[in-house]
Amino acid sequence: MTSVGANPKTTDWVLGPGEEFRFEVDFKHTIEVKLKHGHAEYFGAELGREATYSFSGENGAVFSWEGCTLTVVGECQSAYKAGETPMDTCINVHMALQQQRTQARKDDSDGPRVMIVGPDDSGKTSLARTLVNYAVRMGDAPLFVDLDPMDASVTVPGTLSVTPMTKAVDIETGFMGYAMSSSAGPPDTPLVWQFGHDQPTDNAALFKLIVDRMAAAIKRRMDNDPQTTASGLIVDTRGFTDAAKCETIDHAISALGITTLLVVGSERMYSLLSTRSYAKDVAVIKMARSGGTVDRSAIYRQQYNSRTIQQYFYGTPKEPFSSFSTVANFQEIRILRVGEDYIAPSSTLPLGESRKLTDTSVLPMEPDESLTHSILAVTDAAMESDDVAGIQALGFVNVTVVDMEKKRLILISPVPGRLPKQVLVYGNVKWMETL
Ligand SMILES: Nc1ncnc2c1ncn2[C@@H]1O[C@H](COP(=O)(O)OP(=O)(O)OP(=O)(O)O)[C@@H](O)[C@H]1O
Repeated sequence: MTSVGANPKTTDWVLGPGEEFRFEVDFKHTIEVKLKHGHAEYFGAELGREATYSFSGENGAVFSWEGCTLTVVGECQSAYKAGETPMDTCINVHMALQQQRTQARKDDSDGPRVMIVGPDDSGKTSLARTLVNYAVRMGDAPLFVDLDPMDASVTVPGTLSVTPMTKAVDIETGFMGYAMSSSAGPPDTPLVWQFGHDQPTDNAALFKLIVDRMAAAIKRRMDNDPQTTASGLIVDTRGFTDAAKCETIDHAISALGITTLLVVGSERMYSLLSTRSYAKDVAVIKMARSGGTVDRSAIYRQQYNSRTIQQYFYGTPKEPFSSFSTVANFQEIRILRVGEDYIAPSSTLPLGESRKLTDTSVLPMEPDESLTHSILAVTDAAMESDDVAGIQALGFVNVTVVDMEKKRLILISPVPGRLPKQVLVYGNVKWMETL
């Protein structure tokens, strides 16, 4: 992370009750925020008094229910105070969910299963984060289900995940920092699946298969854990507005047993979803989009995702670690790919021919230079097995070199030693280290 620089600008921001300090800081700058007086929170997580929080490449808001004074050191691209926020609706929704959790504990029944939908950049992830943090602050432990592969919060992009939330999301490093924190061992480590695409509709069959596997994993967890059962789920989704793209949402609502659907920032989507057949069993609630949410450019998203992958392999600024380089000979590994958009490498087919597959069919890939910079999922599938569609990922490696002469890959991995497992699943995410 960059530093605030020499002679940085220092500003005190005095927030009245119900106001928030909104900021945008690009990837070249860093700001430091300190709470001087009062109480404040960052997407539902309480700021500690006199602790310093650093932000770079971030758009965010520090909110205060009772008023506070913040000291901000460094240069923001945009910084202002706002009095109009959707936090009253947010706390009302949280209180209603909390009542359902209390009731679930009394009746030994299921707690609320909440899904958040809305257009791109409408504030879905921020709302999910706030609701998770409020639940955790009340002593609950919901599962955070991330169905947004393009903006995967917990691990590398292209994945879907389920994370047990037992403490607040880290203010500076978000869900990623939470999942990677050295204190987050089993049973709190996230379950992750390699999807390999940005949009659920890029391979709807695979997406649905993974959601079904997630639902089964959630059931197994809840069968053995009454606290999680009563706390329920908070599900974040990929942005959409097109009714045709509802199909994967409809399926997830049914597979995950969603009881509450929060529709953020779209009247049209709210009215569309309210008429769905499940609407009689699901509470569909309209939420206003916060005036603070920022429409992120493609370049910003690219930089953001690149940093996320960088953090997967090298840790966060708070908890940095080293990655390890390892060699995998072609004969020791199998690389498989799931899905119909696969075009087999030309070396394996007659000139000009490509192979079309069904969406969840699996095909081995012959390693060639096109694999360079790919992120591959490490799985525990047996070497001879092709059964990897919708398989869980144990972790990820990055292909730094494809050595066709020596017939080997050079990989980086956050875990030392040779690859523990040999079956790797390809996704369309690429990353090149720039340090
Ligand atoms: N109140 C706020 N003030 C300032 N920035 C905010 C506020 N709420 C959200 N943001 C920022 O706006 C951007 C979009 O918000 P968020 O990621 O929650 O939207 P989303 O709907 O989940 O996006 P996606 O399209 O990726 O699903 C993020 O950079 C987030 O940090």
